[in-house]
Amino acid sequence: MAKLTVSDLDVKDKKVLMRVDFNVPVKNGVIGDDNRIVAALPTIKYTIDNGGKAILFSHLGRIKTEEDKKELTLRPVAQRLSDLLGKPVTFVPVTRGAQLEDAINGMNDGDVLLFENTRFEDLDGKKESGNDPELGQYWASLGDMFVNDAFGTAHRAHASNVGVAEAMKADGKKVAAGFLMEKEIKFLGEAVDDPKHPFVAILGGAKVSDKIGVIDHLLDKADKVIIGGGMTYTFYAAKGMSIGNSLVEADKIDVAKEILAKGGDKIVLPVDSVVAEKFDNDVPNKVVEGDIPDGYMALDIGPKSVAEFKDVLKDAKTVVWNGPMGVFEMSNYANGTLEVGKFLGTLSDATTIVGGGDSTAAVKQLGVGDQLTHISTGGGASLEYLEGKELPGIAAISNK
Ligand SMILES: Nc1ncnc2c1ncn2[C@@H]1O[C@H](COP(=O)(O)OP(=O)(O)OP(=O)(O)O)[C@@H](O)[C@H]1O
Ligand SMILES: O=C(O)[C@H](O)COP(=O)(O)O
Ligand SMILES: [Mg+2]
Repeated sequence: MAKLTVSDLDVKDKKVLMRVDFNVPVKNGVIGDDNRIVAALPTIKYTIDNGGKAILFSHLGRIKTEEDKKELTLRPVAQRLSDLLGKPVTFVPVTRGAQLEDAINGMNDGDVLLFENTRFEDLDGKKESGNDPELGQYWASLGDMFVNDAFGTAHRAHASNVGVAEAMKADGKKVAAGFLMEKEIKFLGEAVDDPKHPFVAILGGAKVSDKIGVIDHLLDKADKVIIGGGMTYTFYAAKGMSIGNSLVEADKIDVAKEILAKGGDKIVLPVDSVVAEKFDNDVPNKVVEGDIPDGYMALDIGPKSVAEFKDVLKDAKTVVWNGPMGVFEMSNYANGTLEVGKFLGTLSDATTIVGGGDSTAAVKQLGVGDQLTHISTGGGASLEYLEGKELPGIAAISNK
């Protein structure tokens, strides 16, 4: 990669500022899924093993009121990080000021410090998420170099990623990517820039309007685009088929028509669906082919679609997947997602990449995560990357 990376830096005795994406699900102080913390370990370990002082920071959730600060403190994340590293992590419960500066000045080589949720600064006029220059400058003043390993945040231009980077560079200090950033860019970059063919993209889930732009972009790159999950029925509507009470985004039907016209037989739609009268696991369900009958909603792809998707996927050399094939959270509608996930796991010759919050949770919950090549830590970030957009967090890193 053309970007400077942490392995190009001499971190010994240095204060290494490190932006990570520790935006993990936390409820009542309990962390739901620590994938993003685990994914950041290689860069942290590299830094401390080479005698650097690791000064970490991240946002967590979205801070709109003073009250949000209670639930969205990074304190439990510091504890989990300490457990994972097997060494103490100093947690500093503020985002600026003497307490933070003293803690940093007291660090020894190889120490790890995490300071409080950068979005606490949003209560004071969106300073963090609005990339307030004074804030970026202040954080930059705390270190000798800056490593950005927060791929999941790369689509945001925050003071803590873009602002710090710009201020460091203006001071002649180095700005590098961490190993996670490097890995994400490698896997996603190869998938969009130079994919091994056949290249198959699978787009499912529920966010039709967010993701329809990705489908359009992927049509230029992929040999096949499989559409599943809740995404399907806007396309059914575009084809003039009945959709019953299935998920649909009426204002995207025209876009779906254009995509169908552009994509032709590149686009693979489900031929059957599991339908029920209610959005409920405990009501009777049945498989229907084609049109969804009145009074029913489609909640999973059916067995013929699974067989057809497997047939399309069997020779693939690159597969990118975002969005579950059905309402996998309910056991009666998890089969499509499970079957597609399991099948991807058997493609030993292919690069298989899954991104997205629910998609990642689905493959883990279904126990197929380990068989895939890469589980991206990026939700919005990986999609915007796949859309071909330049992400501000990446753009701000120095070139080699
Ligand atoms: N047929 C369907 N009808 C309604 N909802 C569906 C259907 N199929 C899948 N879903 C829902 O889609 C949701 C996931 O879609 P989503 O677009 O959020 O994917 P994601 O992987 O989380 O990506 P992102 O990180 O961008 O949110 C799940 O909660 C799932 O229940
Ligand atoms: O989870 C994410 O996609 C990133 O951490 C960015 O969070 P945000 O959507 O709240 O900006
Ligand atoms: Mg989601």
